[in-house]
Amino acid sequence: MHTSPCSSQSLTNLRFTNRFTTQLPADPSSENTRRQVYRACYSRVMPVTTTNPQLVAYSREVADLLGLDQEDCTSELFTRVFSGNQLLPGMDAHAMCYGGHQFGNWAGQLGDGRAINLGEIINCQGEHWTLQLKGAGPTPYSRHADGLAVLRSSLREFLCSEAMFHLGVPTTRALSLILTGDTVERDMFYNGHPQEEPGAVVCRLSPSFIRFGNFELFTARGEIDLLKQLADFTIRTHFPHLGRPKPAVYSLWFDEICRLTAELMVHWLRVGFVHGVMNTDNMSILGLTIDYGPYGWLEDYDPTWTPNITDAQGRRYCYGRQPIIAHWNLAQLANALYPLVGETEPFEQSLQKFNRYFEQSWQSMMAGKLGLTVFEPDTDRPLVEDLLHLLAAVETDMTLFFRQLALVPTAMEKQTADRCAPLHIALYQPEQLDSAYQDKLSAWLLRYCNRVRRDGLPDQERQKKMNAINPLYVLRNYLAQLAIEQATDGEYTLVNELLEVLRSPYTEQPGKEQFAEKRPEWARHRPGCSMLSCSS
Ligand SMILES: Nc1ncnc2c1ncn2[C@@H]1O[C@H](COP(=O)(O)OP(=O)(O)OP(=O)(O)O)[C@@H](O)[C@H]1O
Repeated sequence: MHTSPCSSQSLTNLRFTNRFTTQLPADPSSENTRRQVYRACYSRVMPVTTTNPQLVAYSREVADLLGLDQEDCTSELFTRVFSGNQLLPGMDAHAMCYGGHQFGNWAGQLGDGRAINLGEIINCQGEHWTLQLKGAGPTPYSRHADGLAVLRSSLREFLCSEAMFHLGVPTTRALSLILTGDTVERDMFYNGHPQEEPGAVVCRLSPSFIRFGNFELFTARGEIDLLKQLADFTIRTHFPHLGRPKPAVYSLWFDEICRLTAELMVHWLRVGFVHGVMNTDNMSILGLTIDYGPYGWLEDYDPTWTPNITDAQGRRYCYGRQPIIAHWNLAQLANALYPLVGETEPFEQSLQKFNRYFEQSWQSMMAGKLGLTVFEPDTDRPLVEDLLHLLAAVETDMTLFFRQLALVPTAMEKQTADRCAPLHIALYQPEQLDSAYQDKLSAWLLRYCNRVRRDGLPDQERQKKMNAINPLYVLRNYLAQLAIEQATDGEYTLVNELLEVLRSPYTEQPGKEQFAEKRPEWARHRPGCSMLSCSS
């Protein structure tokens, strides 16, 4: 039975503060027609009514943030509210106005085309959380699309947000996954015909859903007064430690966004996450992972891999380029914030510092992954670079490799075979290894063991340290796909089992070994975001 730490709360007692809608300019029109909205940060909208909403799953940790217990979360009211069928007193439903650069090009006004913020609450710990429905119907920003979402993309978003949270990666959260009872038409490109699919809504939570694109749109339109209002609001509300907004503070703020974004990139590299669509409208101003669309997880280590099949040629958004793209996106944000500061130098400095923030954070992450107490750039940078070449040279499961590396005995008297043995399980085709590769791996392991001994951590302690940073369970692409296939048949066991396993991604869970296994052969040629799960 799941009880909540905020025992006095319940669904009807949620306290709404709604700072975004009470402090920023609204679109004066309440008409829900699709259009360009000028001189406003948001438009008030109503979610659509759905035929037969049914709860598929909810996250108890996110429910805790709201002070909701199991009884609340399994009530009819919960399902009605978080499918968009009923607003609670105090809610102020609205869609935010933002634009963005998509695949390197300015795309103009984009959203929120299918996200509706229900309102902002304050919980019993004094934390503010904005509640947002994704897929609850059209808004003025929906352009040509329907404002809806289907079960497969919603399930992927729900599971992955929570998996990322438990991995320690900054992220928006997901409270619930609810089937609407309606079908949604989607063009499935594998047979060229529109398909009817089950519709679903995810309720997401974040301290803020403001994106780089919110600022970009106002600057692009010359709405500098709005830009200033939104920037001042963001600093006052989410970066109060920086002080009262003024030019020097805007620069400090940008610098902090650079740092938060650099840290986020390091987390993604650490766990093998590939976002897949790092457009500036998908960059959170708080440095959170946002928009779990065509994301994927590295299976065999390949820095050029992208789960986004529309990007497969250019690989703009592949695993290894994520920090470069983040930097490019930050440069677009700098352009957008420039009118507030009036000089380019502070932005240029922060963009340069991004590289330093990234490098420092990457070094300490890599030291952690290897079980070293300090990163010594002169020796450890080549050590890591050589390792990454080795991992890419033959199909090697990144997640399993680092878990298994923790088991490598480092004592001097150990034989090469003893050192290599734990790693075989991480290789996709161990029988195809040639002797040149084996020699390189043995030589690398020897260097690694020497380095570990010099570092001084005994093997047991090193293993503990490594297992706290190298996950055992991640939402492997094929596992998400299996959960989708099951859920499409009305069976939710796997969704809930994955949710449970991914709560403790660093801890071995007896009986759950199958979730830690490398991708099975049948799933080899499926992209991370398979044809079934990609279009949303
Ligand atoms: N089915 C849809 N109906 C209306 N608008 C949509 C739809 N799908 C995407 N959009 C809008 O197009 C823009 C870009 O889409 P993208 O796929 O990056 O976002 P998303 O997954 O819908 O949303 P988010 O970024 O909020 O997670 C977003 O502003 C989004 O709201």
